[in-house]
Amino acid sequence: MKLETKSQGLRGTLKVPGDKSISHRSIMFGSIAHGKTEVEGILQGEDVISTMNAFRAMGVQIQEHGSRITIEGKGFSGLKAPKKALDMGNSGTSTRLISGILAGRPFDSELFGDASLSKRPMDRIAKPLRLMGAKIAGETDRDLPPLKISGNVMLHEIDYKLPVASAQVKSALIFAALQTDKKAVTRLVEKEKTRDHTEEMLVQFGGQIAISGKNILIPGGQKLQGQKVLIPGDISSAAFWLVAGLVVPNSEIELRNVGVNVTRTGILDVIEEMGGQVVRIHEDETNHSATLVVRTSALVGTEISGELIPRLIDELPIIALLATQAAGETIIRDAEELRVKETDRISVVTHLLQNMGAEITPTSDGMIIRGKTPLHATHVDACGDHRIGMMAAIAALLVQEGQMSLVGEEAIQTSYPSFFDDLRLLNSSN
Ligand SMILES: O=C(O)C1=C[C@@H](OP(=O)(O)O)[C@@H](O)[C@H](O)C1
Ligand SMILES: C=C(OP(=O)(O)O)C(=O)O
Repeated sequence: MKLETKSQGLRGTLKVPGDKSISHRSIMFGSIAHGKTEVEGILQGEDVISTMNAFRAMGVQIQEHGSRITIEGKGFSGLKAPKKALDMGNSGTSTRLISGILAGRPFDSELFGDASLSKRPMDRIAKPLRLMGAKIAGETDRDLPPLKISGNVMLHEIDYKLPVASAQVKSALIFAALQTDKKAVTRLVEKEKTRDHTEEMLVQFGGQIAISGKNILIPGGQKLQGQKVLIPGDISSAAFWLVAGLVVPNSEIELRNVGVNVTRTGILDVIEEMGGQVVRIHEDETNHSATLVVRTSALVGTEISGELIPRLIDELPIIALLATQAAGETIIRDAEELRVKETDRISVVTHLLQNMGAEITPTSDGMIIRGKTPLHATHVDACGDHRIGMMAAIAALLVQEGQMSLVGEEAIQTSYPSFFDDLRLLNSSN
């Protein structure tokens, strides 16, 4: 497809789609709890549909009315053996979290996905789940999908220090821990604090969990109760408009109902550090959401590393673009996890931006970006990665000459199906 270039400014108000991480978890908790769960604001993207279809295949009744869904949960024991292998599409989150649920069920199951998912390492969940007694087999020593999970095991507690900072691994182990014996207590220690939506939702569904810094204790044998869940907009989707609003001249964008859970707001800290203007208004403390207003700003480079990384991990491709427009150098470190996302995002982001004329160098665990570079038109392949496709479309807005084009834009359906409609809306109001 042809991408819009030479933007004269992005202006207007948007509500980005529901948070992907919270959407997955609302279906999972709704399915393993007892009674009805009503979810409002769910993301209608392909990744979430993969999760929904998996639970339907296990006999859970899920009714959809647009962005509202209802789930009839019958507890862990209400899940039935799926008749065929479960298709997880492109979704790492679905695969890893559902594995934690399936590991403790009495039936056999199999999970598979697309070409990108088939390269994502599952040993990070398979190893600790095996320590809990689970029987899981993947391909090669990295346990790549398809994953075969055998039923009829009794899971037991572990005391486990996570070797990677990963909310997906933590969440898979929490779901497994819930299925251990009543007297068992699983202890997890995070490498860095990661998004805490699973912990928050467990408490919302009447479960027990004790959290102290990076230490988490989960008692076994828990029974959860269905709830009403209100999902805020996804800050990882809002990130594309935050960056576009900062770097496209003459822009002012209002983003309503964006989730601002502190484990997810690393991008706001980085923008502030770089001198960008983003104002939070109408903060709703109970729902962890706010309206964000962004305006075109003069930016300076910064360093992004350490505990900040898990708080903005999915935003790094679009932050790399932001850095190309800032004065001075931006250094991203400790982000080696980017290499095992939908693509190797260090390699794909640096190639894409280098092809557009940016001064960006990959490192083993990040990127070094020298800013204030004009960007040229090029032909881009999203390589099956939604965040790469969306970053390319925002980069195109800065191109002043020539035609920018994108193939593989269908990947964007995984997290933001209305992305190009929203882009047209903001870009046409000048
Ligand atoms: O738990 C989640 O919902 C997610 C956790 C992160 O992955 P990791 O846990 O692998 O870092 C993130 O990249 C992914 O998009 C969603
Ligand atoms: C990494 C991502 O998702 P997942 O791991 O669920 O495929 C993402 O959405 O950027």
